[in-house]
Amino acid sequence: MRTSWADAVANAESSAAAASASPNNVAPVAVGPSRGGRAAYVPPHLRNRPPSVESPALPLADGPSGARQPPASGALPAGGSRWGSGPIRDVARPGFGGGRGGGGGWHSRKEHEANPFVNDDETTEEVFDSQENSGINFDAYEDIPVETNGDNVPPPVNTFAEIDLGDALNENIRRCKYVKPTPVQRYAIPISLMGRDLMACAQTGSGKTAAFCFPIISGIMRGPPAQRQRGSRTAYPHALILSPTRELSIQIHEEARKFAYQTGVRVVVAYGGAPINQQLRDLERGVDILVATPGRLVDLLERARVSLQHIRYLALDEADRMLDMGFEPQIRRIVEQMDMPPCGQRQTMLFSATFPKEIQRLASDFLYNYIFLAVGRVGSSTDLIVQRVEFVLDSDKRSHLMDLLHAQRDSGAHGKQALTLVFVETKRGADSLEHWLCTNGFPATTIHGDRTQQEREQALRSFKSGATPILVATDVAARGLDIPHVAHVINFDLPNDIDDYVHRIGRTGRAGKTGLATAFFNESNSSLARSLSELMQEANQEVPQWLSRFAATRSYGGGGGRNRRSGGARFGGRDFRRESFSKGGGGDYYGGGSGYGGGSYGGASSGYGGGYGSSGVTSAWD
Ligand SMILES: Nc1ncnc2c1ncn2[C@@H]1O[C@H](COP(=O)(O)OP(=O)(O)OP(=O)(O)O)[C@@H](O)[C@H]1O
Repeated sequence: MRTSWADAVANAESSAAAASASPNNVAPVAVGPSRGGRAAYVPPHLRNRPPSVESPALPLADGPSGARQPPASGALPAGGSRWGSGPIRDVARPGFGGGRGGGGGWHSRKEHEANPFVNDDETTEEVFDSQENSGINFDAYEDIPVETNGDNVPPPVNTFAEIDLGDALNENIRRCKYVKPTPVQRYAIPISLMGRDLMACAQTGSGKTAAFCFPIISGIMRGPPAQRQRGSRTAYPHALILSPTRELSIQIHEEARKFAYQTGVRVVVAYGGAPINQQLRDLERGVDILVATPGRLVDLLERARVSLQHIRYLALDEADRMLDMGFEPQIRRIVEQMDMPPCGQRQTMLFSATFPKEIQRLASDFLYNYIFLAVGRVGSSTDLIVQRVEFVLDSDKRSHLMDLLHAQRDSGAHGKQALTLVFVETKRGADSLEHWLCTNGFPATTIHGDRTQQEREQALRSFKSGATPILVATDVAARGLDIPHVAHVINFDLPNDIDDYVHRIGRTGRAGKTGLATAFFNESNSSLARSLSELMQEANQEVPQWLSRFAATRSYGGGGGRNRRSGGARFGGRDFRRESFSKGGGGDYYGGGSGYGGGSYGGASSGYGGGYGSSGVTSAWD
């Protein structure tokens, strides 16, 4: 285990913070009467009202809207949640739950739930005041094209007030300074609240996390009684959110805890590389929403410390990555071979900024009569990111990087280095570049798979705080990470796959803000030339003539990368069902034919229950 001097500096600063900032460091909560020293489980529905009869998860039948509904459960609540049994209880105010029914919930007294909005040394209001989101540029999203496809798509909302999310959740939205929903939230939240399965494709940094967290939290708050196996050490979460990297799981957990603050809904995270015992203790205290990486979850399932029997909501963030070759077997095992209710008896939500069509097809195995949502014209989110590509030989990359960093430092406020994320292809390459930068006076740190989890988390903290303003990373940092103020993403080594490029540059230009992305290109990247140049054109970026020449001489996929099967990975990719069903495949956005051949999909074994027809299609592009 090696640490750079930059890490050593950061170490000193953050070792104290590390303890308090740990996602697992949740203040102990009173959870009702305990037996044998262990807190007794109080399910969410009992946390805020007197106990009622417990019942198992209900089998679901098709409803008229395409959403499954509990049989004979009566009318849908406002918002139409499949499992809803009435309006959401107001649990936001002080004193909720406490002492009622002798239980009171995971967070039965307000002061026992650590405030996820507040750092130890800040007051709540100070933190609210320093939040980033007031500066979001919603105008950047105004004319964004949106496509929805599927049966009975509910209309989008324009404000959070239009949705019955409940007072507690609304208060947290206010605390987050989310003034109005982003486009993906406008569409995805009503769809999910209606109980529909969803495949959503929306740009990097456009608020997908809240788009799946809000309906889950709200659904659990209004949900029916859950079963508890008395005396069991097994945790029975109601919702599972899977993500491909540990850091992303940590981040989603932090976000979800904010959204769920004082709702009585408890969120726990489990990821590899961190001591499992702490995670087991967290799980024993009770869990409604489990955020996890697949590997650690499988471990917990094998130890029978988690059961998926009660899962009502399954969300896959970065879903295309989760169903890519690397993860697919693990995901299938978790979703199809353990004890999770099958497709159709749970609600499944898949989110990503990219969704290649072959992955869409795989994903449809996990979905029931789903709605496809694409927010953003092909490449549109990158309008916010100025993309530059420079021809740089491998031997010149370091000096070129140095020039960029010098220029950036000279133009920065008070000569400060703006946060810069440098992507390289290999772990060794990351270490070596970090060392070289540090010895040349540029404080840098690294994040990659060979570092310990502690080192990875510390590197990220040090980068975020600005103590180490340059982070050299492999693709482990390419997806999902929401780091405010990343001014520049440099692709020192370009990836082989255009999707990875899209996610990497998406670490800047988030939440309506602008950003800069520079790529070093040379002969070894020629297989990417065509898809890169097309992506840049679509995003109204200036494409260098030399790159266009490269592109003209190359066809997709020349280098073994995925560039570009059927052209479906870019923003706002069309629902693959449209192309599969369309006569002659004439509807392809990308010029080429569908990768699947017309009509071959209809009899597949997926949960897609038919009902597809052109009547269900609405598109700003049509
Ligand atoms: N309605 C909103 N108003 C203001 N800010 C918001 C809103 N929704 C989300 N944000 C902020 O936007 C940022 C990006 O959100 P998020 O990380 O969920 O993006 P994402 O779409 O998941 O990105 P990626 O594709 O990179 O994973 C976050 O800082 C989040 O707090």
